[in-house]
Amino acid sequence: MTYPELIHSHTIRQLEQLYPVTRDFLLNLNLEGLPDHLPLHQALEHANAERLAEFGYTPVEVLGQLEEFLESVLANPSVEDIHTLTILGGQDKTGRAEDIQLTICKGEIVSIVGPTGSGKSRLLGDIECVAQGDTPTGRRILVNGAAADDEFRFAMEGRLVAQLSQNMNFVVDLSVAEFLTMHARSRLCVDPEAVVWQCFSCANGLAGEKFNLDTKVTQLSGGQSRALMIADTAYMSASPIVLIDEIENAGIDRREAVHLLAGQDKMVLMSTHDPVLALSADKRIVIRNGGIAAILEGSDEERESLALLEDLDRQMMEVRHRLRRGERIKPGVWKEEL
Ligand SMILES: Nc1ncnc2c1ncn2[C@@H]1O[C@H](COP(=O)(O)OP(=O)(O)OP(=O)(O)O)[C@@H](O)[C@H]1O
Repeated sequence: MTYPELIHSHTIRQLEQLYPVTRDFLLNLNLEGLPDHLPLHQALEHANAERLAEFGYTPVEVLGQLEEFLESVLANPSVEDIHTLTILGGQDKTGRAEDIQLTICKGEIVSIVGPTGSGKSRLLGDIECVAQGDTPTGRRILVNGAAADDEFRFAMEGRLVAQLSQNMNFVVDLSVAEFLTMHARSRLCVDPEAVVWQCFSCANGLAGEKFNLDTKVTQLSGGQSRALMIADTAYMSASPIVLIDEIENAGIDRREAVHLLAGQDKMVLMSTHDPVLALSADKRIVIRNGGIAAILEGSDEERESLALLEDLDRQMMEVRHRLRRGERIKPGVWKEEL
């Protein structure tokens, strides 16, 4: 579909969802508040002619300007300009077509569930490489609503996506402070000292056992390493997309970790077997036999179940802490004290 066709066939609301920069464009022309359930050409009939005249444009010229604007912005997006990710269906392992289109916006959390070997990691892999029908699933990933050509994929390499996985080991022999400072400097943070402290405190809040700024990163436990990388990704990485492959056994407060990332305006996609994580997402992708079988939105009923499961989860955590401290467990006692 060309840009003129797209602008003609979508309402302003749909366009703003696909390309949030549309809103900036309309604001710049003093055209906020147009009826957004209409396509722009119809909405412009309701626009105040004086407002349009202020900029010396006719409605036809406004449409032309928007076409040019979208074309130029979408041709050269920097990571800061990336607002949406769209998954276009391919096929499952038997070749059956996936009839889906899912757009994910900044700040959204999407969980990916399905049996072992069903294709959850494959979907994360498709997003990581911005698949264009060239992976076993045949899926296509759009960035800001547009297909990514090789030039874009090359330009974005290593910047579009931050990956967090179960096995993260450090190989450099630096202290936590040195490691974070190096990252803060290389990412040109305005106040490196403050960001280092923010990451360090946040990571310590997420990890069970505390560590110090002068602890060597190679001495951190698996859970502490993941906590440090989650804080680092949240506060220092410019990547708008975070892909998480199963952090359930990470020994960290995983729900808080995921919400921390989404709160920093990231799009978070996580493959998980953990019911609490799966249910706490805004949307849930169900994978079966290599294909996306359903996309579910959270409901009030599910949120009620989530509250119960979180309560059970807290009880499990409390028992875990007590076992780690070498205590004996008596029936029900931990529950009352929570
Ligand atoms: N649509 C597809 N077409 C062809 N192969 C696929 C498709 N989806 C997944 N696969 C392949 O199936 C295998 C298992 O997929 P994957 O590792 O993603 O499963 P998973 O759900 O992450 O499993 P686990 O829960 O055990 O981590 C991989 O080799 C993957 O490339």
